[in-house]
Amino acid sequence: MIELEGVVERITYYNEENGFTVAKITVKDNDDLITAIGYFHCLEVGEVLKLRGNWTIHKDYGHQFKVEFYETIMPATVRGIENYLASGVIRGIGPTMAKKIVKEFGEKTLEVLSNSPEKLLSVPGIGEKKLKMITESYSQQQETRDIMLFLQEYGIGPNVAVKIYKNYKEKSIQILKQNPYRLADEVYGIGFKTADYIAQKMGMERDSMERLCAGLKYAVVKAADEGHVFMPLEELLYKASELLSVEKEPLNQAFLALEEKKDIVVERAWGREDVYLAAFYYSEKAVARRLFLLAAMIDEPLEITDETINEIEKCCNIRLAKRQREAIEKAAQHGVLVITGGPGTGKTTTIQSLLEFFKKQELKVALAAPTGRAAKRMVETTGVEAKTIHRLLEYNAYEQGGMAFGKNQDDPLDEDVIIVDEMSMVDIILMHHLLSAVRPGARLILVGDKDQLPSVGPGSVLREIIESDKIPVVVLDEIFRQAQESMIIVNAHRINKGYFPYINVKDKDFFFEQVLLPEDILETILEMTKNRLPNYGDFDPLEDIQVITPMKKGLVGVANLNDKLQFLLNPPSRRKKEYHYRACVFREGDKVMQIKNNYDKEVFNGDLGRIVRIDDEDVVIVSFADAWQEREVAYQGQEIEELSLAYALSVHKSQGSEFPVVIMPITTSHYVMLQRNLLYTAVTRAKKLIVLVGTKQALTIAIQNNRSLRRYGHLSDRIIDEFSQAIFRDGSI
Ligand SMILES: Nc1ncnc2c1ncn2[C@@H]1O[C@H](COP(=O)(O)OP(=O)(O)OP(=O)(O)O)[C@@H](O)[C@H]1O
Repeated sequence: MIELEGVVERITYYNEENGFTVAKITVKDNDDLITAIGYFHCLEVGEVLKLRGNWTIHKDYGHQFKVEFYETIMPATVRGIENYLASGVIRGIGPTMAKKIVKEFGEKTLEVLSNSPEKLLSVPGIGEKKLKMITESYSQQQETRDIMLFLQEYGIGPNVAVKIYKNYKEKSIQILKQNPYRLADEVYGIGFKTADYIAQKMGMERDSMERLCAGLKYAVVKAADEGHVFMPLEELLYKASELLSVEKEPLNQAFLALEEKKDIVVERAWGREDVYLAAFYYSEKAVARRLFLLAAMIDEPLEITDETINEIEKCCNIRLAKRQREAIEKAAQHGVLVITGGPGTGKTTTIQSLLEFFKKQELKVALAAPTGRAAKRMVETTGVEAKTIHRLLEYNAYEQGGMAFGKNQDDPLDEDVIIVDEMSMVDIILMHHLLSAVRPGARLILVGDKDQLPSVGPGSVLREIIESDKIPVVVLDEIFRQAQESMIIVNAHRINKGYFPYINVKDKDFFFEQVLLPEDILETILEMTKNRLPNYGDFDPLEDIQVITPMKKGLVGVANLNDKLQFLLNPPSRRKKEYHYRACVFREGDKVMQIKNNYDKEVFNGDLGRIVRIDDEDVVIVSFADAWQEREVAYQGQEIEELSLAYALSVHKSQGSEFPVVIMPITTSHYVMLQRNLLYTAVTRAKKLIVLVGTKQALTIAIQNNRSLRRYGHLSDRIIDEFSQAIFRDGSI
């Protein structure tokens, strides 16, 4: 085996799932960068590595160094130190500051940081506050070195080491030796796979109880990530035995241990054994129970006459359709009501009429939606304040990613009526929190389109409530004349019913461009975004046009489209500052999306923004516009992981948002993604124009494929049970 030492200059490729990395590295005595490939845990630019491995020749890429073992070492050269500091590992230091510091102290930089950090005050831009931040962060880095060294013996990189250290401090090594699987449970950002990797390297037995328990739990968590509220026991054992490469027999024992610890709940009902993560089980039960209570414990039904309806119609300047009228009557009578319908069927208009009705009754109404963008649209269409559900419930964030809500059973919302829009995006946990905060006697009105993609989180809440047949539902199915003008709306309904859309009708808004090969589809999309559509309808490529794609990978997947669109619409320039993070480049002017909820910064999964500037200290400032204001949010160092480029979005990420123009590739090169509800969801995101680029064959397959994966959940059964038990108890409800 050959040993090399070098500095990471660039990360060309990084696979988040398995850590496979392609990196460019400068090595001693070699002017050219070498390409190193191998499995790394979160490599950073600037890290100095000792690599062991062998040279290979790739047919397209030529010489590559295949890394078998690696170790991170502290840099010794001026350039190495600068790169190391510039990588963002130390809070308060980014590339610009790194340059300034190294210019001042050269090779002695790390020594100064360790022994006489006050000297940093001589560097322009470092004051007392910043010095404190830097010294704290650097000494934390030093403290983590022991554990890092320990971990590196097992091939684990510094990024993971820092997370472990933050959690366990000086107990880190001890805990790792006892049971590395605790990491999966207790350290935010470390999953079973990493813990298993560490454990295996440390020589832990494959069939140790710790491993089996952690693996089983991981299989349940994975099922939840795929949208299931539970997993049938047999299926779970099968999956876990595959994952862990062990027989099912020893898993049974681990399973009982987990059940005893109350990490999971096994429900033996409906003639089967189903396994839940405890939180999902209790949430699902509570949702059914509270829906029943709200339905049963309504305050007095409100009186509604023809005159009331007339007045509403007058105020809203509209003649209500039969179903809309029915929605108002049912809202007056019942504690819980579902209003569902596709695009253009009058949901928003019904909400407006309901607002008018409740205003006349002098009842206090809260409007809410699961995402910031959906709430913003509610404000725009109703002219009334609307909040995200999180904000309505006064969330509080905890460090480890947990949360608590200020509004709950003990301190419920004081509104008399809660109207929630975009209900298809609400998962079982959020529904549980919402229902806990609605006081018995108040009214809950759930509005949404049951045919949209289900929530990202587990459960099919809206669909299952409707399927229970116990909660009153009004289905709006009339497409109003005004909406019929739009081919987008007409075709969305056709697609939903399994019919081929009307395409390329003159002067309409639904276009299909036949292009066969993925490389040509890509070219067409780029050309349309940059030139054709802006010329056609005066659309701004950044503000108005949104590329949405069903694929993550491949030529027309999210990653590649973002790469190409960024280069096309916001190319590199000396005037625009950049921030490099792993294989990503963020540039001033970029369109970005927040990809996880951040309660501290009050930005949420799905919020879209623009990078307005990157300051001298490499803080990336993003401007987000919500319903009320434009807000600037700062991202520093690794926080940037919460952002992704948003020139192209996956269909899932586009849920709940609307855009003037949508362009979507549709190709048979990714068969599995050709699904009716994906297409339907993407099409309904467009307001003025949609262009599908691909083949009619792919479009046909998508329309015909209605076998979207059924999510495991028992909400519907539980609601039915709640209602029938109530009848059983006292003869009536
Ligand atoms: N009773 C009605 N009579 C005539 N037009 C109506 C009526 N109700 C709604 N409309 C019109 O139909 C169109 C669609 O209505 P609305 O926006 O309320 O539907 P929606 O279901 O919320 O649609 P989307 O989901 O696409 O936002 C609007 O132009 C609205 O003015």
